[in-house]
Amino acid sequence: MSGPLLEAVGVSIQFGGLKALSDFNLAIHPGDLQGLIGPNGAGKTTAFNVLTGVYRPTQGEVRVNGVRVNGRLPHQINQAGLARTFQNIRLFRALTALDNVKVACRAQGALHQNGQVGMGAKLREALGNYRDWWRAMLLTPAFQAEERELTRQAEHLLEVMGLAHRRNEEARNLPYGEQRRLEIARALGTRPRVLLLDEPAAGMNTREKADLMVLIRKLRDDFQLGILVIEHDMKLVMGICEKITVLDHGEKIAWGAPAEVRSDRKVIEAYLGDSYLESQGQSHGGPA
Ligand SMILES: Nc1ncnc2c1ncn2[C@@H]1O[C@H](COP(=O)(O)OP(=O)(O)OP(=O)(O)O)[C@@H](O)[C@H]1O
Repeated sequence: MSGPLLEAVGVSIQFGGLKALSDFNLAIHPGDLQGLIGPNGAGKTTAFNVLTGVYRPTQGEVRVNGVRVNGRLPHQINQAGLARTFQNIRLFRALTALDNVKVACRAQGALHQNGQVGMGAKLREALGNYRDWWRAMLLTPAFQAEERELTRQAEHLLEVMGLAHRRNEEARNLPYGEQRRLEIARALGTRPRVLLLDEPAAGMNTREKADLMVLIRKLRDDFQLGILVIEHDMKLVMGICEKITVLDHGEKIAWGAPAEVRSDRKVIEAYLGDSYLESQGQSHGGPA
């Protein structure tokens, strides 16, 4: 039985007087599809930022494949197997869809070759960059073969994400829903074992959301990923996630299967509200 791919143990982070995340615990195993929900300002994106090395936790430990990664830089944590998308899309807007994904495939290849941690890493990286620059300038057969392989990988990911027809279009010209899918393709280009999706359905229409639900499950199955999704669309998150963590004011107020979470009184009061229950044809069962 393998351990978690990603783990947060007693993680807290404070900004001045504000505790944005308190004693946060999480474990993502291969094949997990989990959700992270809560009202605005609950600490969801902060949790992603701590997990991916954007913020260093004030307390606690983040582990990737059992290895403590507190203090590592985002690209080092990415190399360890964690990739993410952002609430506000962060594509290379002037690059084509293909090049957006190729950049990620190339970065990961280079990171694997060069190594990033330990003695001499910087020197190896510099030498590697110098060698790659000359190979690119001289268009050596090795460089051309590598280019073909990167293109093949990126084309495959575009196809998986239903974007093959956008191959040569600049990212900024894609419709919003496709930009979101392109961000996922780019994240996959770094060959992660865990994928963190920050509001992947934001701005999508009903049809696109339904397609995205199918796609996220397929990614989990085909790439054997662990996936953690932040999402405000309850139909999506309750529809695909097997387990859901609910945050409020930086604290975990509930964790469990969708059915448990949506009937939890604390979750209804802090987040879902009576209107959600009414839309589900239920009424608030709590005390008056
Ligand atoms: N760098 C920072 N400096 C100061 N405060 C921050 C910082 N990042 C987040 N916060 C604060 O931490 C709290 C949690 O913010 P966070 O963005 O994680 O919430 P969220 O649950 O993702 O909300 P939303 O659903 O609106 O995206 C908020 O009060 C926010 O203002």
